[in-house]
Amino acid sequence: MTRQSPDGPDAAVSCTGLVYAFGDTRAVDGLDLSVGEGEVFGLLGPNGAGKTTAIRCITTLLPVPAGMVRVFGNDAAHDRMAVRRLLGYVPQQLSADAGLSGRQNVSLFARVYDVARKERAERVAQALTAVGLTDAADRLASTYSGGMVRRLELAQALVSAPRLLILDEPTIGLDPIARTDVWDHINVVREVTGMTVLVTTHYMDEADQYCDRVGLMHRGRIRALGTPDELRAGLGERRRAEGAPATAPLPTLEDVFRDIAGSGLDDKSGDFRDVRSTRRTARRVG
Ligand SMILES: Nc1ncnc2c1ncn2[C@@H]1O[C@H](COP(=O)(O)OP(=O)(O)OP(=O)(O)O)[C@@H](O)[C@H]1O
Repeated sequence: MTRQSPDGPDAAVSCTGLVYAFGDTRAVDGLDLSVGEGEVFGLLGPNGAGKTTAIRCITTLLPVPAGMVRVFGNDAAHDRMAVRRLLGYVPQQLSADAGLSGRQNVSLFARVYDVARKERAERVAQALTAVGLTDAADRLASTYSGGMVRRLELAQALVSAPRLLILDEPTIGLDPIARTDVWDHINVVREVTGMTVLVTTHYMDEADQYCDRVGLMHRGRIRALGTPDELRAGLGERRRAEGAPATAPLPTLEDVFRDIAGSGLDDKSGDFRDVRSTRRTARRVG
């Protein structure tokens, strides 16, 4: 499909000078970000970089104390309901109820999103089919595997047919097959609907494979932006200019990440595939 210019007035997401502080901690510190319609945009960064806080401002779950956030032109500070109607959000925290079946969970979200009553059953069934959960739809979510829970949460977010899908670490703690499975389902829906996807992930290989562009966030701001190829090539050129041999292997996205975040990887909670994430996921699906 044709993608809009990310910087155009019709950008799916546009943040300008966004600042959000928790007391003295400026979690987001002058964030400029633009996501074009139809893009899959990956927001990467070490623990504590400000990704979740930025996303919560974009989803209107946090206010916008300074700067501007627009979603398809709607101001997140002043037109929260218009913004909410346009997006589906899969947060880091568990959003499915283990005591309900898959279908009941998605139905609940259909009601919350105000899907018309007469369309509800069909839309719920479509969302469950889109994530491959039709056969398991009437089982309790407590019997689902971690990957199935994530796909259920995806169905919950898709039931309102959002133009923008926001996913905060959608594959964290999943095994490689379940991770691929989640992405395959996202991509199928995307191809059919043309929806825009904004995703945070700590997995560089996923960013490389599935994101059209990535923004590397560190200490509240975007420090590098581009396609994964552009970012790798940029670091490679710089290293050659600094004397690296022409035969040196092309840097990986992880190299780019380390180049930007530097010691920031270590000063809060260790490496970006750190144990904290794994523990959090264990809690999510346990
Ligand atoms: N509710 C809160 N109260 C106080 N400080 C907070 C709160 N939420 C986040 N912070 C702080 O804001 C900063 C940014 O946190 P945020 O969760 O946005 O980062 P992140 O990039 O999403 O990290 P992670 O990859 O671990 O999810 C961190 O220093 C964090 O400790």
